Amino acid sequence: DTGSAAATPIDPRFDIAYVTPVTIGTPPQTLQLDLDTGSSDLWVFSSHTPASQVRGQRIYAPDKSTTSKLLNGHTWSITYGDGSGSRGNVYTDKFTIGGVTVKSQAIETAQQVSSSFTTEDAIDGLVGLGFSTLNTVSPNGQLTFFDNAKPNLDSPVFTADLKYMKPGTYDFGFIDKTKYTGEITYVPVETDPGYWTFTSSGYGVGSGTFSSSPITGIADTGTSLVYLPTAIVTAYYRQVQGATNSRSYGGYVFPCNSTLPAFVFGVGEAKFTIPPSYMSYAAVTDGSPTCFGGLQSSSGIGVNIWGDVALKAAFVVFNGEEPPTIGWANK
Ligand SMILES: N[C@H]1[C@H](O)[C@@H](Sc2ccccc2)[C@@H]2OC[C@H]1O2
Repeated sequence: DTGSAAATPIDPRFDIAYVTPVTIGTPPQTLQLDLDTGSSDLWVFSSHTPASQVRGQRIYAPDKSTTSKLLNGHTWSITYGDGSGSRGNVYTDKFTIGGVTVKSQAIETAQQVSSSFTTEDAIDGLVGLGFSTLNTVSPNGQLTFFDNAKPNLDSPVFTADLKYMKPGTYDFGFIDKTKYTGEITYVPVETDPGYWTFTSSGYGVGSGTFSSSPITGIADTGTSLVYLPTAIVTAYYRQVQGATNSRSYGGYVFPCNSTLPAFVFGVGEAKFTIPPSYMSYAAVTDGSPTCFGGLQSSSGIGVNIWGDVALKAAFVVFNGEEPPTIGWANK
């Protein structure tokens, strides 16, 4: 098998998240899900989600699918890094992304979602693409779509080609040579506790010198920004006129008309440049002259996160061979 599906920004103003069309059940029910390498539960808004918590999202109704089966006595409950969360029960059903089908995928139906999911009407749920060890279903943990699909994929990989303020693609089972330039640099992945954890070889601010220093972090398609150690973040914003670390806005902000340097990060011998446009993430509120930075400190999180602001500057291969590796290429 091989397949491709679009990754479309959910907001035309800034890349807060990307959604991908999927079909569930028989006849197929189409939902727009957020493919998330930073978690490992596949959960959806459903006919079990209280109406008060549903605001425009599409839902999966297992009772309308002839191939759905309740996974008796199984429940799930997840809390994300940003404090959002959801919980519910579990079915299995036919699940397809971009033409790649898993006949019996664990579909976690939400019986409760937190407010940030209710208010995000463009996201109908998540597809966890982290390692299955992170799956929260109890008493028996379930496999991710990628782990279920892997044996039937031409190659045990998926790739992310996310783009700045326009649709990109997720490919499954193959590496599309037309999507990148030069060579793909592969580095080892630490699979404990279950994220795509890798070590970057260093960073540089604008045209400044490159600092070769290991930066271990996770590649997370479900996180909008890049979160790195404070020393790196302060070195970056020192080069931005009027930048301050705002307690009220919860991070580094600066005048939207400030000149921003690019941010360079290394993977092995390769270098990736996040252009200034990606580093100015969004106005703090619509029309404000104050902008929020695409690079923020990881000091409050406990892990460094290479989120969409970094991922969209590259073509990224999530290689599920044993042992797993992650590949980065320019594009
Ligand atoms: N891996 C990420 C995950 O996909 C999102 S869940 C999410 C929450 C609200 C809106 C959209 C998505 C959350 O932020 C960072 C980390 O947890």
